[in-house]
Amino acid sequence: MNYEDREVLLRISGLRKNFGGLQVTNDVSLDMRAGIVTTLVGPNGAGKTTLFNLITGHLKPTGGDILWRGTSIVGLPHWQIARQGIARTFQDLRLFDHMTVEENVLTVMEPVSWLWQPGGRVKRREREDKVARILARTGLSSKARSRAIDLAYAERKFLSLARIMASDARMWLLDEPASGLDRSSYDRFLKLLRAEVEGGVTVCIIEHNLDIVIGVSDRIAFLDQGTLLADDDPDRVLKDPHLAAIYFGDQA
Ligand SMILES: Nc1ncnc2c1ncn2[C@@H]1O[C@H](COP(=O)(O)OP(=O)(O)OP(=O)(O)O)[C@@H](O)[C@H]1O
Repeated sequence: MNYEDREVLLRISGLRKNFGGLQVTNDVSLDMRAGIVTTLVGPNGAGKTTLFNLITGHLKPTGGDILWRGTSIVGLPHWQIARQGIARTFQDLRLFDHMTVEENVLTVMEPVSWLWQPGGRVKRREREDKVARILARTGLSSKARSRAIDLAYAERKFLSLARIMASDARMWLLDEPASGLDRSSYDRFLKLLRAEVEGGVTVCIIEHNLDIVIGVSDRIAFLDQGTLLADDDPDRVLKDPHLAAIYFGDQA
């Protein structure tokens, strides 16, 4: 299907955020379409995390709008935005370190959970079956009873993915989900992500590593100093010498 023919799930329109005199989101307009993996790239301090925080309701915009399936979500508390189907992971993962892997995933499905979805009040047995399926898909079955704190780095990353899978959210915002993964874990991550996207999930990823950007992106949104400089095919964005200078200037 053509990019333009896909449903716009999330529409960011003229979005602005100031911290005092500092404008960190500068009139950003960006559509995220169903079944597309959009990668947010840009130098440090470009405003990528701020954009995630604005979408999820952890920050309130200074101006502009964010529409989820046609309806504004600006001003809603973050838990209500999550319930509507927008879930996120964090760079620092934010797992329950002293709970088991299984419990970490189960808590997402508790009715009181901030990621609880309408219709998710399923019986404990069904929930446990669902957790088992998710752990199998993320390669964590043998670690179900291990505490999160005792997992290896890659396993912790997969646990954070398992938690977002359990939320049944339609849109995933992932903060550097593949950074630091070894080659085989990275390949497994990519396969899992693609299967989820095939299954109807829409994804936005913050990523610094260019190899990962190339590997995962259907679309790249390039931010610099709060301004969206490009939102296009990966090929076109990556071949733009002006953007390359900004990107690599930052890495130097
Ligand atoms: N709560 C805050 N108060 C004041 N300034 C902030 C706050 N949060 C972020 N900033 C500033 O906003 C700008 C954008 O930060 P942000 O974390 O969104 O960038 P980023 O693109 O995610 O960077 P990185 O790639 O380093 O994580 C930075 O200049 C940062 O210092």
